[in-house]
Amino acid sequence: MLRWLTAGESHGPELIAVIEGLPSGIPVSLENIRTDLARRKLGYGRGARMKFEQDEVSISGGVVHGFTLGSPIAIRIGNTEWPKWVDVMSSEPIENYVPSAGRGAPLTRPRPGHADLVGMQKYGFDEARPILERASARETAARVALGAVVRNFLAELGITLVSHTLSIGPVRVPEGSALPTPGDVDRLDADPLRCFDPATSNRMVAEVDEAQKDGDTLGGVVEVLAYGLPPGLGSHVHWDRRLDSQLAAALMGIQAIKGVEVGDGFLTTTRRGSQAHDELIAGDDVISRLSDKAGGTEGGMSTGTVLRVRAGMKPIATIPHALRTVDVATGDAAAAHHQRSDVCAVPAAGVVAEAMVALVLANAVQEKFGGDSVTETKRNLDSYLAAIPAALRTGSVSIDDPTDSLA
Ligand SMILES: Cc1cc2nc3c(=O)[nH]c(=O)nc-3n(C[C@H](O)[C@H](O)[C@H](O)COP(=O)(O)O)c2cc1C
Ligand SMILES: C=C(O[C@@H]1CC(C(=O)O)=C[C@@H](OP(=O)(O)O)[C@H]1O)C(=O)O
Repeated sequence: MLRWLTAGESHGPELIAVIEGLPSGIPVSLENIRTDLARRKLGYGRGARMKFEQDEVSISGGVVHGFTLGSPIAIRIGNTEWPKWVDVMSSEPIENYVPSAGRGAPLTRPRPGHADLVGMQKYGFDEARPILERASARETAARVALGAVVRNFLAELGITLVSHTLSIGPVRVPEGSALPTPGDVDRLDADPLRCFDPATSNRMVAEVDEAQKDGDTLGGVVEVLAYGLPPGLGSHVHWDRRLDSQLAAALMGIQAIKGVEVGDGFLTTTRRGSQAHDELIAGDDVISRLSDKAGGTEGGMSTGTVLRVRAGMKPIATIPHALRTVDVATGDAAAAHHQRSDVCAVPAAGVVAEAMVALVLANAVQEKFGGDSVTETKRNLDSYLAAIPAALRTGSVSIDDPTDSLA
């Protein structure tokens, strides 16, 4: 089983990520991690902070000369803006600490749509700073760093991932559009909204511009695809062992994600049963599926076809055209606190979603195949696949029209 944790506040000195349970022999480099962290900062509509704040990555344990040892891996992501925040965020008791520039006014105007107010009630604070610092999606940098490591593990087993943006606000990729493959990552990352359809991407850019002009924000939907999975990750035998339930929990665990679909998701509910499922046909040597509406899972297990999951992100809650709130220091009506914010962070959420899906898949792989070295994991995977009786083997996916699912 993989265990992983992140720690650190948005304006703290650093984020820390630790993962335990990966085998030895996974190639890992700072370059891999930096590449994914840079991808998370891309995207049209992100705020100024993405430009001036730099991630300073180092590996504190678990990797030597470019390969994992099998021991816990610890990654540190230093924040270059820290010197400006020491007065506000120092861990020193206040009596030991003399601020040089002042600690700033308390944030007593909680922002609707954020953890601010309920966090103050629950954790016993009279201002929002101690809540918003950890609720902030800055923390997703730590998850993406872990994602970079587990993706290398999955790649060793032939499993690769890609994500793309399906919609921004009301602008949506048309039905029937082609799905990207992992070979399209560079093209996707070069697109302003990580959208695979250039015409739709142009309309998305215009939508973001409009929202920004109006002092407003946008959400959207991202899709993650995982290629090369073996059949049988996850299990039908218990709710929490279902691969789809683990994927849904992981994606819902990203800040601002409010809905998850597996395969055709809610669209499936509008179809008759005869049109809703992936029929099986006998091929030359193997069984093939005629479509991939289920999105790569049946009965809570990977089918061996392309895994396809979506996450819907609500619009950014810190809105320049500030929402109404109450100043909890006075009880008076007020405008919510706003300093700056992203107009749209959907492309970044796609990169975070890739990391979360990779973490779930790596955990499922380790549960099924185990192994203390990558070589052992590979051997176990190969012998499992070889042991599937000829009559039960499924071939490479034979999807009639994979995109008829893009509702
Ligand atoms: C990559 C990413 C970037 C985000 N950037 C912002 C932002 O700049 N401003 C903001 O108000 N919310 C931003 N959010 C969303 C908030 O963190 C989120 O809305 C907040 O935690 C409350 O959502 P929740 O109720 O789902 O936790 C971002 C989320 C993600 C995934
Ligand atoms: C720093 C990141 O995202 C931040 C997530 C975030 C939020 O409220 O979630 C709000 C913004 O920060 P600030 O309020 O300081 O401008 C984003 O920039 C990041 O993703 O690295």
